[in-house]
Amino acid sequence: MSDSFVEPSSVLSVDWSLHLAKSRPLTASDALRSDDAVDTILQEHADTLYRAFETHKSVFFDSSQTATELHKIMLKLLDLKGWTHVAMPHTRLSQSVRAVTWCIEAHSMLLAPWATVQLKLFRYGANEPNQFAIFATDDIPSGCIIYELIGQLSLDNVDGEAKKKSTQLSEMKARDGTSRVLYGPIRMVNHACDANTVYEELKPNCRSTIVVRTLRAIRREEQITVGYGSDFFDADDDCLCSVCRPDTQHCVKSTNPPGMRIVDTEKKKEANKTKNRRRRWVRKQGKVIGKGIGTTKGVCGEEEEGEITEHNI
Ligand SMILES: C[S@@+](CC[C@H](N)C(=O)[O-])C[C@H]1O[C@@H](n2cnc3c(N)ncnc32)[C@H](O)[C@@H]1O
Repeated sequence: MSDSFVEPSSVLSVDWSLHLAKSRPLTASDALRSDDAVDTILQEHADTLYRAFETHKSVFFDSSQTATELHKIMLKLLDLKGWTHVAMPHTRLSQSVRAVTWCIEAHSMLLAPWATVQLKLFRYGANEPNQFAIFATDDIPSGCIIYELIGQLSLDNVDGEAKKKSTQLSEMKARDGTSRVLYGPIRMVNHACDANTVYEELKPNCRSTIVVRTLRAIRREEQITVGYGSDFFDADDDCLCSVCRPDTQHCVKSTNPPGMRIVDTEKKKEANKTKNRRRRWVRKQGKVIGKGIGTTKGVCGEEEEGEITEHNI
């Protein structure tokens, strides 16, 4: 574990995930639709994620007015210096647009260059299909929350039709035993029988918002995994994790996060500077607020809202 570790995710994402956590959960069909839209874009346009959104927006959005709103968001997200959360006037947006907007914001956090974790293309074996997986970009100590891996549970039960249309498993058992859709970057985390993280609700009053907490120290480049529970992988033959299939050679296909391959060296330098500035800032804050970093304490509390922004770093 590196001595200098600060939880980079807490810089940007305490504020950002707070905003996301407070957003009202969406319906299952809207959530599935938006997540599938994000998946399609991630798959097909890995190198230019945000420009791809721009190109494809008409497919997902019903009115030109909404498309214009989205355009503005995408422009903001494209500007590396503007990777703060985008406060959308949610009340003016339709449910489905709100769903996609939520996903864009959440994935932006995951794809930001300074994120603690990274989205990669992955295969369980040479003959297995490509899929997504999440990997650590830095050593992460035990007991840390990874805010980038945020997700929400839909408001309602999964509709059979909606579920059939969904490309990926993203169903979770709710407390009342019904199943609902889990959407957002957290659903890119694969299952393992020796999982290194666990699902965690941000706080009781943000019950539908889930992140993951590390169960042990995680090394840089290690895959982040979570235990899905016996509803999904009760038989060993379903599970391709390294415990169930120790001889299978996993392939990590891409070393750069889709959508954030910065080829422009000036931009890359600028991104690194921002990342370092954020780290220094967090370290400084760490001395002042101490244990606040890496705990859920106050995450949903009003007192912390809006304290961390791009502009006051
Ligand atoms: C919530 S998604 C996880 C992200 C997924 N890899 C993707 O590309 O979207 C769950 C799906 O990932 C795959 N998966 C996750 N963990 C797995 C495991 N241990 N063994 C086999 N497949 C797994 C299965 O296809 C499962 O339906």
